[in-house]
Amino acid sequence: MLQTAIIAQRTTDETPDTDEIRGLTEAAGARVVAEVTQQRPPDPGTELGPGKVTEIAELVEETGAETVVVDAELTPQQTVTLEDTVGAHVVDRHRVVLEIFADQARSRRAQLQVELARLQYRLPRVRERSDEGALNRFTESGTRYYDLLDRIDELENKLDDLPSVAEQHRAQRREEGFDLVALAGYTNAGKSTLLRRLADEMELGETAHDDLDETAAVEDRLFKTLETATRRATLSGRSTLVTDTVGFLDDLPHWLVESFRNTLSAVEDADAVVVVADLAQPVEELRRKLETVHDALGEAHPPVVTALNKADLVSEQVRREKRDAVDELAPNAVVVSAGRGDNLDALTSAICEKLPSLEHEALTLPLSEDAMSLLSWLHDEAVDVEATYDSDSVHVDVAARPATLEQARTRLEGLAP
Ligand SMILES: Nc1nc2c(ncn2[C@@H]2O[C@H](COP(=O)(O)OP(=O)(O)OP(=O)(O)O)[C@@H](O)[C@H]2O)c(=O)[nH]1
Ligand SMILES: [Mg+2]
Repeated sequence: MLQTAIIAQRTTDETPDTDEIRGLTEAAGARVVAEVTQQRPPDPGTELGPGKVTEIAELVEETGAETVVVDAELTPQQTVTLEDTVGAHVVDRHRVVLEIFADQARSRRAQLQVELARLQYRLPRVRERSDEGALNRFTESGTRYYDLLDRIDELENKLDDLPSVAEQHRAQRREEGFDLVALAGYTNAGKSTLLRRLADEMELGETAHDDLDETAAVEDRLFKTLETATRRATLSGRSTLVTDTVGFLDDLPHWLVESFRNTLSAVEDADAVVVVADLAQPVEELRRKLETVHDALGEAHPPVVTALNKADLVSEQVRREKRDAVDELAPNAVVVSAGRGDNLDALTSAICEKLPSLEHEALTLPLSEDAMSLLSWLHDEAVDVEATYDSDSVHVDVAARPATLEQARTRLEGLAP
């Protein structure tokens, strides 16, 4: 962990804003004892200007801080130079994020992913310090650099071999007739809070499935959710599975995002994606974050519903203004408060509109025992079933997902005449 830290930030144009890097540093378990900011172009040697570096060295001396967190991506060389000058451990933004991930990873898969990400972070830094000649001489093993490469290889293979339990469950549940919904958005937007609101009560025994998470932990801390968590939810009568995903953050290194494949595949596999955004942030930020999330969804993404969350924090007028301001990006966004449970009905209907449309069919069943068991199966699986009985048959009007109807037809054909 990072213990006590001094935060340093340099910006070129805009006014420095340390809220986010402070939040990250604290989420990584450090106590922030001082912060310095400066507005100037980057210094190639140390990122921050020489005067600032001296100031930080004095602050380290004064406060006894163990770590200096620089809100930038530092080259390995810059890190070494800075550490020599300020007399403390120097970490950059990416390293802080890695610390948080390492701290939060619970499952075997997440732990392997974090370890892989850490090694990938270290690789260029180790290379920087290694003697070029040595690298050329020992192309097989025996140097730290090549040991690292080997270990990275090994981890990648392990991850490939480790089947994703969550992915398997998703495939199976889709066959069972569930619609899949994924929640996506920046960290701290309120995704886990929303999931808890939408989710059905857990049934006894359901926790036995290790991808069904009873808690979906909510905390005012960046990167609370590091793994996907799935819950059942009945949205306007439709049985769905809603998956909570890892939150976005600006300037996350690409390889780190890639390593959280569960999040990406949960979104790709979904029938609809709910993009959750924090309405209480400035409109420019709201717009930029929505753009980033949409970019990340890629071209062929499932239909999107935007939930503008934390409505309780702003006035009615601000809600309307912000909703209008993002209308082009996020048409028909639904303003909600997941915290208070406001306007969730409107959100659920909006989600249902995006789900694959239901098919209607009229079936005639004989009055046999097998047919009654098919009817009871339909009551469970279909969204709407209406049965009328006459003397020798049952007429059933069914509204269901196409896949469910397909199964019903097959079962009906198999019934003894
Ligand atoms: N005022 C207010 N706070 C909310 C609302 N919804 C969520 N929050 C708070 O926002 C913080 C973040 O909520 P989470 O649900 O953990 O956010 P998340 O999107 O899951 O965050 P990550 O897991 O880090 O990606 C918590 O402190 C919540 O209590 C809301 O509607 N109103
Ligand atoms: Mg969360």
